Amino acid sequence: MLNVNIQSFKYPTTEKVILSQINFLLKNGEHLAILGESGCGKSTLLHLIYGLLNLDSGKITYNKTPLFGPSHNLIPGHTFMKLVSQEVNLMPYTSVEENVAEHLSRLDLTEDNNRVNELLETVQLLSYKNQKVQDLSGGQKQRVSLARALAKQPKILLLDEPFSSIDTFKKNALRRTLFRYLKKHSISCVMATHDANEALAFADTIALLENGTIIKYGAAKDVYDAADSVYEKGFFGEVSVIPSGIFSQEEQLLLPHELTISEEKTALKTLIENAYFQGSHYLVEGNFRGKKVYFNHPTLVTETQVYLKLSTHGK
Ligand SMILES: Nc1ncnc2c1ncn2[C@@H]1O[C@H](COP(=O)(O)OP(=O)(O)OP(=O)(O)O)[C@@H](O)[C@H]1O
Repeated sequence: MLNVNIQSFKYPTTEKVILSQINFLLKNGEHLAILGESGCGKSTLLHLIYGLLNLDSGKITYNKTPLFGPSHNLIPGHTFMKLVSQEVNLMPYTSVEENVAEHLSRLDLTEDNNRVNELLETVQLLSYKNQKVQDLSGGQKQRVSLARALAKQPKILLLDEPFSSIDTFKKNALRRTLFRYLKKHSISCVMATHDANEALAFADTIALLENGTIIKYGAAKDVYDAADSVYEKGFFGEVSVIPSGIFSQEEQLLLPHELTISEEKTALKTLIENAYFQGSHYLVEGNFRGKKVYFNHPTLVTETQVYLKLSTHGK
């Protein structure tokens, strides 16, 4: 069990508090997504957990043993934990297989070969086994980094947006096989991301970060349901701010699937400004009293103005 308790953290070179009141427990095999906008402190948090930075105020423990930063450890980092970030650190002139096998025991070559195959299958690079790393694309190198990290059999995997250079098609398949592998081997995972779909689909728990502090924490679905500000809801789609007195006595923050065109007149008479094709539907941008309103529609909206109502299947 990883126990993170960060009261406050500043980089030594600045006075700005980067993280404050970050408290959570990570159970064995649990996957936590740290979801937040750029610059909110996600990487800093992973670097503190991994022991690359010193924590002055607070404590991080693993199975009750305190984890220290570089001022206590000659070589920063912890053996039971691996950090995979956007920066890849590979041996470019050797094969994909060599890069992964470097971290295996080398006692039983058949066993090692099976393990390399399993890991390369997990990151979907089996057909590139004999290729030199320098000839791979950026996304493929990221996947070799992941396989290398897994080869060391970590108890905890820290992922710092490691899917950033991987195209959507491969990313989805890769994330499914990777997170299945992590569950199968009871490897805990903390993943920093600004992609809410990634967090919702693959994390058990989400910590929503704003300006270095946790503003929502809980099971992925509970965090989604509890999002109640433009910042929080904005991770899950375009937000329409519907003034009080339209559908409710209070102001409402709605996502595009929560609004739909009404055959009858409603208080939400909206001018149509733009429509963005999304494949399965259009995201329509409208204007209500000078403010943007967004809703989903199955076909292109040809009217210049429509009435909107709450979608019955939206909630
Ligand atoms: N070495 C450093 N010294 C001083 N300030 C730093 C240092 N590294 C990061 N920061 C600052 O700490 C804040 C948090 O940065 P961090 O990289 O943790 O954010 P992030 O959420 O991971 O961002 P991104 O999603 O863009 O990677 C930023 O304001 C950044 O400028």
